[in-house]
Amino acid sequence: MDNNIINCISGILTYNGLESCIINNQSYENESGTSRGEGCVSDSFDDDGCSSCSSSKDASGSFSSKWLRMKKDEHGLDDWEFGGGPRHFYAKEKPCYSLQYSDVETMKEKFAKLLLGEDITGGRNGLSTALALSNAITNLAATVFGELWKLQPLPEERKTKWQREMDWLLSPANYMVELVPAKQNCANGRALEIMTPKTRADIHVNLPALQKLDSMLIDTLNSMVNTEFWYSEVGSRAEGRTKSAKESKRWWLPLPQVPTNGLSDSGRKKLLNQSKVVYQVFKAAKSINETILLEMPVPTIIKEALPKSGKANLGEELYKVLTSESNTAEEMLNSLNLQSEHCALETINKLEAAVFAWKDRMTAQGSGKSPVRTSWSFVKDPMSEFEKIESLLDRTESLLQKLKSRYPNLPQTFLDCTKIQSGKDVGHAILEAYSRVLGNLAFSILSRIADIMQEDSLTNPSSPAATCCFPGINSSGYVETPVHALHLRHSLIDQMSGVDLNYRKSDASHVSDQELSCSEGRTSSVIATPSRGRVCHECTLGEEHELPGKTVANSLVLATLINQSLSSFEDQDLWPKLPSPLSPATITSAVSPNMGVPRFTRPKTPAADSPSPYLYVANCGPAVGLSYDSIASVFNTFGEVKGIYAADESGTRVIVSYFEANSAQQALTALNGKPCADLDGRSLHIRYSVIQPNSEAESQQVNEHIPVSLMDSEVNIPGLYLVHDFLSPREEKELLAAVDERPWISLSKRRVQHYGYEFCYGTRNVDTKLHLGELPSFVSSVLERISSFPGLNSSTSILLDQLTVNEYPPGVGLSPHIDTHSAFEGLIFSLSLAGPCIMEFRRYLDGSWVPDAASSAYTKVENVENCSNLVRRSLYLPPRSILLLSGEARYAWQHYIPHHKIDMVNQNVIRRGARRVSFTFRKSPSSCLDIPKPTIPF
Ligand SMILES: O=C(O)CCC(=O)C(=O)O
Ligand SMILES: [Fe+2]
Repeated sequence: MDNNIINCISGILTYNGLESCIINNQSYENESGTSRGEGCVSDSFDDDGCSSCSSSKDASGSFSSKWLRMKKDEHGLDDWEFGGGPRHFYAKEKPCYSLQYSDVETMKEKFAKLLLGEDITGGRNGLSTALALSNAITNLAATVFGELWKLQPLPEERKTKWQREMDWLLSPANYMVELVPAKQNCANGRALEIMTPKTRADIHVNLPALQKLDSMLIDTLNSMVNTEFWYSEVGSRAEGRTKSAKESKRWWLPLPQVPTNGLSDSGRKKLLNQSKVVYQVFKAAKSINETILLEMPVPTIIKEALPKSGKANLGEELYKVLTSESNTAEEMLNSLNLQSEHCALETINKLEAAVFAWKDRMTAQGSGKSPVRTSWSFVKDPMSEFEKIESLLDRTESLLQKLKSRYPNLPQTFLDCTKIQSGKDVGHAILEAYSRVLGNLAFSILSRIADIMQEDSLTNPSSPAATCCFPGINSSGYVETPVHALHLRHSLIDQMSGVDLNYRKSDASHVSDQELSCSEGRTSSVIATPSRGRVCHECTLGEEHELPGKTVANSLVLATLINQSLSSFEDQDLWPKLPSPLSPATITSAVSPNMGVPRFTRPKTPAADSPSPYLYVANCGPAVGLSYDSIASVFNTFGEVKGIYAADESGTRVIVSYFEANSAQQALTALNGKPCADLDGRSLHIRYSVIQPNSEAESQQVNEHIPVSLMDSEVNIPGLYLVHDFLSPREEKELLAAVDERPWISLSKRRVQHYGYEFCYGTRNVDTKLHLGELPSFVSSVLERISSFPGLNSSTSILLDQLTVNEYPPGVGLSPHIDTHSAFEGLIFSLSLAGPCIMEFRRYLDGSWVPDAASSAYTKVENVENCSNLVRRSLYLPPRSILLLSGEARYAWQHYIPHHKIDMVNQNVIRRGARRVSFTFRKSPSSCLDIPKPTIPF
């Protein structure tokens, strides 16, 4: 019984939508007695033992029934307790078409079929409501717009069909609500907070927008009257230019014709203006579609079937392209050498699967469910692995973006197909299908405009369109047919059925749909349904390639149209409206010296995210084609932005700094992980950012443009000595093997081992009471060699009683510091093994180098750039070399290792090795003997 009620309510929601549509119409209301009665006795409802009539009268029924009653009562609105209840927010109160009795019959039939899930036997193979609605919208678009081979107003009848039936199909959205707390005044004068229904947010935001886009497209078609171009039914383009009409593969196409001298300037301008509007609609519809698809979950069965590793999803070749870091997205795309839209779609499928796998992994890591790695390894500590994935994600998304803009109207990707096929959310289904068909319709119109422009340029090679707007367009540009696109879809669905037997089972249930689409001959690009039922290659219309799918303008031609022709226009602020952008003064690029600009960094793990006014935004910046102005105007919609800074030199990451944390939070919630229409549809990856500790910030900052010395003499710092080849390669290998056998202590970015005395990073001191024992025997020969140097006596090595072994993964450095005076006296020796690094030194000219036992280990420096008396030096430390810091070098200069993966050494690019291991020998304060200063360099 309960199930019956539930089934019944879901049916009624839809049915009431229908009914209210009828009620809104005066002419229909006049005969409502009979017809509504007929509507109520729909067999399918009665079979469930629950008639829509009784439910709509049920006071405790759904919101829809309440709304229905409210609509019936002219004066009821003010008294209605749920003032913010569901409304016809999208439907025109009085539809601009009138309903005939036959319309009601059609409506009944459509809804019966819809509710039967297109299984007219009424058996168990019905589709979910969501998919049924999605298919119905797709089919309707196909019926109304067909292939849209001509730019001309839609016949009245088709226009009405579109408006009327879309109203029906959208009607369930009228009744979708979410409950939100709201204040209500009770009779006793007290205010109560109760949950009240409010239009579901995504519907509320997107549906009116889609309706606006819809009417813009219809208006554009309506405006195609008295045009300078016209169509001929035979292949005139072929005549005299390429092949004869008969020979032409496209001889059946209505071909655009333009006057002998081409279009007039005003005619061309008008067409370009129309294309500009349609392009905006295209972008907006696509963006809504992408946003909705992002909200839709990937079905579990697909999730499980996809390889868990990004690399496995990509395949070797694609992985290689993505990991060759020097490539831009454009170069990556070109190197893929894609021959067809089919290849492009396959590549997108792989990239999307990889993105899915990586994001899943990052989410799991963020929630602490599954660490990126289970066992620690030097190159892949959790942080560097995280960063690696993040950088791969950035690059993959850039490539995806490039691919999608080069092939703007590909069929759905594999993942999107699976989402639509298995989606249960009716709201998502409606929004996705509506935005998809509008996007496809806009694309078809753009294609037709491109056809005319092409004809114009062929007719009049000196036309501005030919010379500046459409270079490279020729009739050989027509290569792709929608039939191919349908094949692609088919093969995708086949792939999907490979992993989901349930889908295969439902094959039969699509037959009617397939028949419908074939019998109606709709193979147009407006059909972008993921339903296998839409695949028409089994139709009896002849050979697949000769199907009346005909041709659409090659995507490349269209991309040219969009990118070159339309780029000359300023983007109209059609959708959505934005507040005025920030003044340039608030925008700063950190690539240029940032005087006094705070340094921000990404938090170490997503789990460490805590709200702040600062956002770290990845996949965003000039290097991915987003200007600071456009970034500012988007972020400014969530609150006042204090500044926008480049997060690093990559040009693909920015820091957005708000005055208030609340604004940052809203921006993060609204923009993170979703394609942003106003930022070229890019998906931003946003985290809260933290102000970088000065020392770390400075170490990243001060590396630029300091010549790197190879010899200690060039560095010119008293007390600093560097000896190359202090060890042989064999000794180096043995030392590395020795430490690798011993346990490492993991710090956040590097690993360490301590011998002699433990060094405590918290206090930056050694615990002299905690003697770990003598230095290990594997360093005996090193100590011996140190003491044998001229100028040092044998006691030196004996007094060196503390050893710290540091292991740095690539890109990890060390913050500027002076080793704590009290902890380590005298000399510091640092041996470099395995990989090279740059060590930098800095000091203040006005400071004395004389050791000051009281000074702190870490000298804080504010505004390094402003400090004119700061001196910096840089020294290359090759593997097997040893560095001695003594005297001024030891006490007056901070030393640090920049966090670089690649260093420039005298115009040579030096890549840090897989790791650098350093052995730093010091003397602990437990020994009261001081080590004599060396008199000569050893
Ligand atoms: O890794 C190095 O070479 C330097 C290490 C260092 O400066 C230190 O541990 O204080
Ligand atoms: Fe140090």
